[in-house]
Amino acid sequence: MMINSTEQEEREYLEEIKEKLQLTLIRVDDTVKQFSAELRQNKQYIYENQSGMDEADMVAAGQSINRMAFTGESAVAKKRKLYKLKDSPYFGRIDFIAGQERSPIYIGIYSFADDSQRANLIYDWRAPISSMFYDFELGEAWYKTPSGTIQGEVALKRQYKIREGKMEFMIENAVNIHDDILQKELSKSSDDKMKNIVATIQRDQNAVIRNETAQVMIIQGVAGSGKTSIALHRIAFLLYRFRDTIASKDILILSPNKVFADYISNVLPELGEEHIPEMGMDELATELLEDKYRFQSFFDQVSALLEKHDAAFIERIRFKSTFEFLGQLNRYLIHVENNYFGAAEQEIRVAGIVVPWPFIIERLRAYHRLPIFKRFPEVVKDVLNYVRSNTKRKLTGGEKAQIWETIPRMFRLGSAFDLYKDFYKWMGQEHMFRQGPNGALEYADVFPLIYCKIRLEGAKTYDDVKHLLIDEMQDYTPIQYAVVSRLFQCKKTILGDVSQTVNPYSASSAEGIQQVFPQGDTVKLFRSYRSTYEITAFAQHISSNPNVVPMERHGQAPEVLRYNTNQEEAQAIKDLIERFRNSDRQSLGIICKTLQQAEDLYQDIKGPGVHLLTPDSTSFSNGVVVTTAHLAKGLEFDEVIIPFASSRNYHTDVDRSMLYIACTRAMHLLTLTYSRDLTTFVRQ
Ligand SMILES: Nc1ncnc2c1ncn2[C@@H]1O[C@H](COP(=O)(O)OP(=O)(O)OP(=O)(O)O)[C@@H](O)[C@H]1O
Repeated sequence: MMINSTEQEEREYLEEIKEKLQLTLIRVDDTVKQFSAELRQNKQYIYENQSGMDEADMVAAGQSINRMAFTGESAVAKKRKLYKLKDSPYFGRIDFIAGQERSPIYIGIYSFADDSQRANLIYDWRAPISSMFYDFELGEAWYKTPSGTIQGEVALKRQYKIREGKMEFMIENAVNIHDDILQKELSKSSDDKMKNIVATIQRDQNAVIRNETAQVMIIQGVAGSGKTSIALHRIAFLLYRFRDTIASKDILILSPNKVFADYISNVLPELGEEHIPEMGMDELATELLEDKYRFQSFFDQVSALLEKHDAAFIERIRFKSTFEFLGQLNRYLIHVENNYFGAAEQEIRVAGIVVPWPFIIERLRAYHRLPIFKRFPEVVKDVLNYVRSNTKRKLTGGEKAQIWETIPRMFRLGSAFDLYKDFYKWMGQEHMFRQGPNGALEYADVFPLIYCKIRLEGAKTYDDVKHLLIDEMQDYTPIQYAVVSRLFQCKKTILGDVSQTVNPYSASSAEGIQQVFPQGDTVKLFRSYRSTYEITAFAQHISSNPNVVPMERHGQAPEVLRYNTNQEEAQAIKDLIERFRNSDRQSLGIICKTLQQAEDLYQDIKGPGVHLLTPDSTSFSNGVVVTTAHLAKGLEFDEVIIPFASSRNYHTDVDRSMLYIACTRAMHLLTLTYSRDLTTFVRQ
């Protein structure tokens, strides 16, 4: 039997559900009030009776308060979810027939059950049964549960747009989710944070989100294909599916910068999950090097490349970004193992006996699984035993100290830094290692040095992290992945787009990353959702990828505007900002090549509602944002202006990458301005 078949019935049903939500809300509200009253009373009681309580009483009282606060907190969280549901209880419905029974499955952002009837009224989009909403049209269908596959038939499929408790529209049996509703969703203007996409997740995206088995999932997706969205929904899914073993705090996002972290910070809370810890690669490096070395940041490296074409600098970066380099370093470390112990092959004379060299080297080799420096204490212990059993007496403090000192000295190098420098000597490539004027390391040396340090001293591992998410994977080199794979043994989701590298001299492709994680599953996404057909086509001329499938969403063709002088151009940009202000678009990104250009332009055009985004910014705001392509990575704007698109400004490979990234940030409108000659990367 089919319930709620007509639109009228659906509308009435919506009212019914809202009422039930309201009732539950009142109940939860009472609980919250009751808890806070009890909590207050309890605290008061402790306060008043402190002197009469012994330690055990205090502990017990404290625990009971904690328990209550915890229950109170979860009631507050529940309330928050109920409010959200009241606003928009569900977005989809399928009727599933299994055997004789036909069940309507309403799907929403969270689940909601009617306690009195013990029935699930709304299913969480992550529930096993909800997967059919994304995976099937009408007809035969199935879903997997932990206890097996359930077969049946989807007899009805509906989508709803419910906002502020009102049904705006309802669509029946849409052939495919990406039709009408998706088009509507995509044509909306963006606000300042990334949004959830649960109502319109596409089939290929759903497969990635719900993959439970991959140890390492590598997602290569073209600009705007929803990689970041998918990765966040995947996290939400894993938190739901494995809620007994993984909590939000067990996940780590390695993100390119704070602004990006802020930009995506909304999605998981919107999906009812807590905020996820995040960290930048540079931060990780500082932590691993224990703050002992100064180094250039990734941003500085890219800025240096944009400012000046320095062939030797580029060669050093290129050299250190290959698999060959990682291979060389590994070969060098084997060489070190074989040749750097006991240069003089000396025996130890102590306590009247001789500890022979073959014994010592055999012990050193026996611990080859340990980092080099960690082997020494083990070997010392073995030598102490050897001496003891040969002298049959206790050793004096001086004798012991002699052994403790001698063993580490048998290794030729004293620190990771020495080791790393010696590597270049060993290769006969000493010119490939350069330090900055104040001794700062180049960015390209940071992770190789960390790798040496790990092999020499070991490193703390991040065992408390149970899932690692790495965004912008193309910006990390094989050696960075080698370090990451040693530190994080957990499951990983790694995503990016090789065409969007900010440093073409050190970009990694999915295939390259797969080499570091042979157990990884690679998924490729080609459909681009962000930009209009016209913008995607325009960006394709700058950096072509024949596999991109643009959305059939049309808009104005990008404009390329020429001016005679810089002054004219600056004035034109001001006019364009004015045009934006008079439009209904919410966000405008003015994306420059370098930070200097962004800062200078900002001085020219600054005013209320105009923000400058720098590497030090920590939050992303709506309105007009002036920034660089590097910092705009991962973000999107309704409208984008790219100033100074001249041939003087954009001519190297790095410039081309920047221009591509900048163009692909635009959702609805793109304008390039230049004075004198247009860059050859743009075809008019
Ligand atoms: N299934 C979908 N339904 C609705 N919107 C979607 C869907 N998939 C992606 N989008 C939208 O497309 C835009 C791009 O998504 P996202 O930023 O996740 O892509 P990306 O691949 O990480 O992009 P880039 O690499 O270019 O930064 C976002 O506005 C997102 O909301």
